Amino acid sequence: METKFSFQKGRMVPVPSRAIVPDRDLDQAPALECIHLGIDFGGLKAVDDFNLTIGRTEIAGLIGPNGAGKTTVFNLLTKVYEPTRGTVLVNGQDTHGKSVAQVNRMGVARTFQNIRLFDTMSVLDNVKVGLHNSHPYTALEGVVRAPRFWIREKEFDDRARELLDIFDMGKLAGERAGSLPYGAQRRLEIVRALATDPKLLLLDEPAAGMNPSETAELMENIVKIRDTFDIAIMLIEHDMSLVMNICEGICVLSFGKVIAKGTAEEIQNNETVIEAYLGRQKEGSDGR
Ligand SMILES: Nc1ncnc2c1ncn2[C@@H]1O[C@H](COP(=O)(O)OP(=O)(O)OP(=O)(O)O)[C@@H](O)[C@H]1O
Repeated sequence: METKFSFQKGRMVPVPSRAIVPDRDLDQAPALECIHLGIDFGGLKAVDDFNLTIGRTEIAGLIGPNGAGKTTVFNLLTKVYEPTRGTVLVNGQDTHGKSVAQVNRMGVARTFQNIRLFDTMSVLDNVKVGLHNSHPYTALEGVVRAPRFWIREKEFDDRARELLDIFDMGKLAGERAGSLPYGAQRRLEIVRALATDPKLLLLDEPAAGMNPSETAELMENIVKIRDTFDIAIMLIEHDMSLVMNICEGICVLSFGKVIAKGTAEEIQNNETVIEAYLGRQKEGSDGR
């Protein structure tokens, strides 16, 4: 089925580092800057000399064949892995030495290739986990359950319902997360990530397992998230209709190295990319 979704992308313009960002983001520090980032696993340079700049409200794509290093980049940005070399700046701030939780509080949130919800908890409580991450209680508040604790619990409840409503999921608040259909679980993961109040949202294969109409709805939701929260979004995706439709800047990885960066049009016409990735995609169904 053809997706009918389309939206107006920003004009991509160069910044002093020669990266390109949407022109509307020029007056703000980029959401993300990776400078000569790399990680080795034994003798394998899983990611090497990775340079990327993402504008404050850009929707960016990270694509490449299986094993190219895409998820490893997300693991580096979220401090699951400590880089072997290079620098990551989030909103202009160096993430060197920060923990997973600290980088989350600096504004980086993610979803995973394989859904990682708390299956036995309610939909509402899954979202509240995200809120608690970004607004932790002091040990004393948690233990004595002071009045402030209950006031904040009520605030978290209200905020979690507000966030669920954005995706029309308010009515599912009391359901067990594990009982939701697949597409709704994927949406819930995104809502939970949004609850941590990110400035940069990383989505790892958000359309995996979705049919074309679910993918079209997801595209609208990604654009809606960007517009509602005014944040940057970077996604890893094998579904090229999604990437080419909504990503403003696209970065292509192959064997851990960036082989091309540019707009959808530039990437689709790039000979190296066609040879390393897109050409193979045309032959197969989804490039795997
Ligand atoms: N913890 C690790 N230890 C050793 N090697 C690893 C580790 N994590 C990733 N790798 C290797 O790094 C390379 C890149 O893997 P990565 O999962 O980042 O690729 P990918 O582009 O996300 O692939 P896919 O599209 O299949 O998800 C692979 O060769 C992988 O085996």
